[in-house]
Amino acid sequence: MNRLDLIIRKGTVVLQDECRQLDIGIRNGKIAALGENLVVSEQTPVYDAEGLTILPGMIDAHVHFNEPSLGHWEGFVTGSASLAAGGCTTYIDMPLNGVPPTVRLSALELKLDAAEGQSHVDYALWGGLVPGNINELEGLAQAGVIGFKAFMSCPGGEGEDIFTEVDDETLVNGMKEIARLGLVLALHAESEEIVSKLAAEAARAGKRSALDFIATRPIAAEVEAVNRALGYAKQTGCKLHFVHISSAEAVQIITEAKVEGLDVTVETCPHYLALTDVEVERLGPLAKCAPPIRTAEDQARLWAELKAGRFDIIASDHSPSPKHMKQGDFFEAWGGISGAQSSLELMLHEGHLRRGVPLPELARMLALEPAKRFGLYPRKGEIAIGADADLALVDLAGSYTLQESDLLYRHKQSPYVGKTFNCSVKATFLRGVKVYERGVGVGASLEGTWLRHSASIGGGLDG
Ligand SMILES: NC(=O)NC(NC(N)=O)C(=O)[O-]
Ligand SMILES: [Zn+2]
Ligand SMILES: [Zn+2]
Repeated sequence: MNRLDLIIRKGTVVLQDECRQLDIGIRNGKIAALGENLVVSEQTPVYDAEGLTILPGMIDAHVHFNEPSLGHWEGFVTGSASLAAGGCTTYIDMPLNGVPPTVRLSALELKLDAAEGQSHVDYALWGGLVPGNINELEGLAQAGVIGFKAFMSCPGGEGEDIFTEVDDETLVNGMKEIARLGLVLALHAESEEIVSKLAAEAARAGKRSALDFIATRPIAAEVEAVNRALGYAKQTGCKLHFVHISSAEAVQIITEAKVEGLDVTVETCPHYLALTDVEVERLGPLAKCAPPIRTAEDQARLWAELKAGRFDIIASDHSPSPKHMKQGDFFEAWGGISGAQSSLELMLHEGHLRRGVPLPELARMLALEPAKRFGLYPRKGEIAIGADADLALVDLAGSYTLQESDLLYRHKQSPYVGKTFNCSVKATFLRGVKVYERGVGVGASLEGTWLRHSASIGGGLDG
């Protein structure tokens, strides 16, 4: 056998359909061998993973790292460090909350400059669709964004050059153009009409609590937006990806559209599966996000959809801010949850250990489907010969209670501080290099590279 650079020995490897105790042989950053008792020369370094479970590194398709300009909210170095510590090896950065937003080529260049040499793990980038930028989309696609994101409700944020929601005309025309480019449109689906009306009513009535906020963004607002977008997708042939879906109702509508043949995928986030409105009341603005976290019954129905295999992708929607913006009046506070470091552990704890979701099924939503949907497959997304050796080594008996000091975010806040996880990420490998080890921390080198989507038309990944 050819020389190997590293063998990861005797871990329980999560494959597409089963888990098996295997050795993983790595050469030049790729998985070169998978087998029982791989034979190696005495010089080959060995990492003993006996007792550990090895998943493909998570691909977090939804993070907001806020650079350029708002690196004091979160940045590539700190955000990617938290991901490495959470078993994530690739992320896709959203086009908003940095200034300027990634809605034109010059902004993409600033984003790329901010990211270069600053990431612990690999990354790809979203472009944005906003009113007035349809003629920018082709340039962004050719430059290598993996798709476009649009908001159907107001994204929030203050300042001149910020991301804004689409009107229906922009949405339809944008979909036509994105269909032509062969990319996916990711949608934040909440009806602005419904939520702004309810928010104005709440304000008039002096309603300011967490539960009041949740009531201004009902499931009906999500359902209306999803239905409308699906109608436009039918009309334009645009591929859609619904981000952070919070209700079983919306999942059911999207599932029907899939059955009808629409090219549509659906994502949810760990916070909708791990938290309820009761906890939002207790945690306050720390747990504020849109769409909001809902009732225990809504959450149970979301789990039922997940167990039925109806979600394609699980992503963090890590959207942090400085601490002072996550305090005080619930309606005024920043909407967005800081949770990226805990995504994989939350899904293992809440999904696998507590609810029996099989590990290959979790790996499908956390790595395989995002890789396939956004042009990263087969280089990324599964543990297979020829793929990048991107691996999350987890201890499914490694119970610990999350402390603020464990967090690697720029701002050490998370709604999960104090939560006991019955599992923990022990080590993370990016292209065969250990970028995180529990108890040691993240490595000093910043080896994450940009995964440039190669040409719009036809798809696929460069390099
Ligand atoms: N401006 C934001 O980052 N918004 C995000 N905020 C949430 N989800 O509360 C999002 O993705 O909608
Ligand atoms: Zn959103
Ligand atoms: Zn988001």
